[in-house]
Amino acid sequence: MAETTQRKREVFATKNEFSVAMAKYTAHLSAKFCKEKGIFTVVLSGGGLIDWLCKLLESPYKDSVEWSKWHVFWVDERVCSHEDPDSNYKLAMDGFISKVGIPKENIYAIDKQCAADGDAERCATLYEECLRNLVKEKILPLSPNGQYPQFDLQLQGMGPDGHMASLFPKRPQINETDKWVTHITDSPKPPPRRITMTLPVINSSLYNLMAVCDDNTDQCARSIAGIFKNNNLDLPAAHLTAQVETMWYLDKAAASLL
Ligand SMILES: O=C1O[C@H](COP(=O)(O)O)[C@@H](O)[C@H](O)[C@H]1O
Repeated sequence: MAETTQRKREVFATKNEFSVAMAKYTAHLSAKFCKEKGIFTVVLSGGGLIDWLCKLLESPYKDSVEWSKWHVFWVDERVCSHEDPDSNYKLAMDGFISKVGIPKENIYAIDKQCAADGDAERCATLYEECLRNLVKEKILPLSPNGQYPQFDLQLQGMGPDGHMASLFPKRPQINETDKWVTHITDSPKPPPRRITMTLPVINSSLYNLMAVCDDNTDQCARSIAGIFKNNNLDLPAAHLTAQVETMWYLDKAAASLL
């Protein structure tokens, strides 16, 4: 898929400024889409992201965001029980979703039984079916090329190795274009069994916000430099684009080699 938007980036001096900016960005788009079409479709990842969304749980956002109009999805998920500490669903439910008024029926987790059974391939098939049904119900539109579902906003993080969602370096999933959701059973980062939206689906989103904080290991900073200075396409996150805006929020450490 061709690049559709230029990467933009902002660097934040403190964790507080970083989280405030994430909340502002998300709340602004929530208000825009709720006004324009009555719903807001948001895709979450796991990892540090949920913690960085903490300011949305505070004033003025907690009471002003139209949570009842949100529809929530996961860009990737670990294939394990919904109660497992590894579950991205559990992470988001405990740290964010349970604290705001998003209707239960608007929360699209991977199939509970199939996840508990550890069947990654079936979980991916069922999640794609779920998305296809939502297209039929007109909750999700298709991208202009008619091939992929189009979300309003994806909020993601990047792993130190440059992975995004569960698209890892040197793994074939990054090249998948037929499916909307695929699976991996040998993820280099545990747990090994996961599902992930495919790159063309990720890049069909109207807005993509990639949030990266480096936990003092320098590894994220090296990957960020690889992406912004060398456009190193061996790093899956270097392929990130969007239909309207591709925004990168970095903390000082993540931006330290730019
Ligand atoms: O394993 C995963 O890692 C990425 C990055 O996580 P972070 O802890 O480095 O922020 C995350 O975006 C993805 O959803 C998750 O499954």
